Amino acid sequence: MIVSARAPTKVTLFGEHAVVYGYPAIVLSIPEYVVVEGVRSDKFLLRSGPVYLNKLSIIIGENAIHVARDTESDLVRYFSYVLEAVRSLGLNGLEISIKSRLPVGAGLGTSAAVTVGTVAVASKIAEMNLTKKEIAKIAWEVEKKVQGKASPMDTFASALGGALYISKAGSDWNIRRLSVENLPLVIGVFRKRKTTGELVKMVNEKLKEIKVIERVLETIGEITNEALKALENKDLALLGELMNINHGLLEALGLTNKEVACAIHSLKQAGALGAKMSGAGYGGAVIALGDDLDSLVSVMRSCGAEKVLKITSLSNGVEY
Ligand SMILES: Nc1ncnc2c1ncn2[C@@H]1O[C@H](COP(=O)(O)OP(=O)(O)OP(=O)(O)O)[C@@H](O)[C@H]1O
Ligand SMILES: C[C@@](O)(CCO)CC(=O)[O-]
Repeated sequence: MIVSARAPTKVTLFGEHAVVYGYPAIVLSIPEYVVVEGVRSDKFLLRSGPVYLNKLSIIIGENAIHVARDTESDLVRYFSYVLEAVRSLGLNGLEISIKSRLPVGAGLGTSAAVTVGTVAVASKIAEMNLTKKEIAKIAWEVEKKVQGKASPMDTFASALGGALYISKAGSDWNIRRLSVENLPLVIGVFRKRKTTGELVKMVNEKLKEIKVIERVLETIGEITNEALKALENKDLALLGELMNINHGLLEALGLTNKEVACAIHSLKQAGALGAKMSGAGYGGAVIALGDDLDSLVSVMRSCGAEKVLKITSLSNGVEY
């Protein structure tokens, strides 16, 4: 019997990177899904495609695989979220298939969605009957193992759905559901040039070397808390301003590239109330808030976005 799960992706409205160090973040789970299917088996078989691994120069299409060089270890690294998720549930075998329409490393928490979907499917096959929260916790452990450092933001957003305010008190993380309606957002997906693991490591190195970085992360946390009030008061103008400021600090951390910087500039010129990168950066997702969504969509396209989404509703989390 085939067991399947649909795990949603996400955008970070405020607080990426700072959340890794315990500062708060606001995340929206979006109805753009990764589909995972699994069948009980005594051996391990993984199918994923079509998928384009630009960094490894591998194209896995429906009918052919093109490999530019010997990349076995790179492939294992690529599938490490899936492999670690299956391993963490203690299964000896599984036939698993991952279907995603998103460009690899879309900056939309695809790695978290792949992990949450795999945990949901594998746990059902192992007859574990897990809640969404339990799936989120296991998936977060997997992300920490694979990436070295990870906040619970992406995995909880994918598992639980909706709009979430993630904060830390002492050693405990709190995940609070927010009521967010009619937030007019456009998402542009640009080619991501580095993995989340690499970018989290880069910020961590800067934090160790440059004293003021701690203040930058702390300020991002303060912006997130102001944004929470703006969201509650439905003050979109203030929310947009705060997105712009948050983006400025992410730029200061060295997390943007030419395409993203160009998109942010053009979106503001086209009348966006606010625009920022979303996710780990260096390409990936850009989000813009505004009234005239169609003009923001064309700006994203003209700046080279591979995919553009208008967000009119949020997802309800993993379906399994
Ligand atoms: N179809 C897939 N099958 C297996 N693994 C995948 C698939 N799509 C993505 N992944 C895994 O997710 C990784 C990309 O995730 P990465 O953390 O770099 O970006 P992201 O999660 O989209 O971005 P962000 O963390 O910025 O939100 C890939 O390197 C791979 O390990
Ligand atoms: C960069 C980061 O803050 C978000 C990646 O989507 C990493 C994390 O929260 O684990």
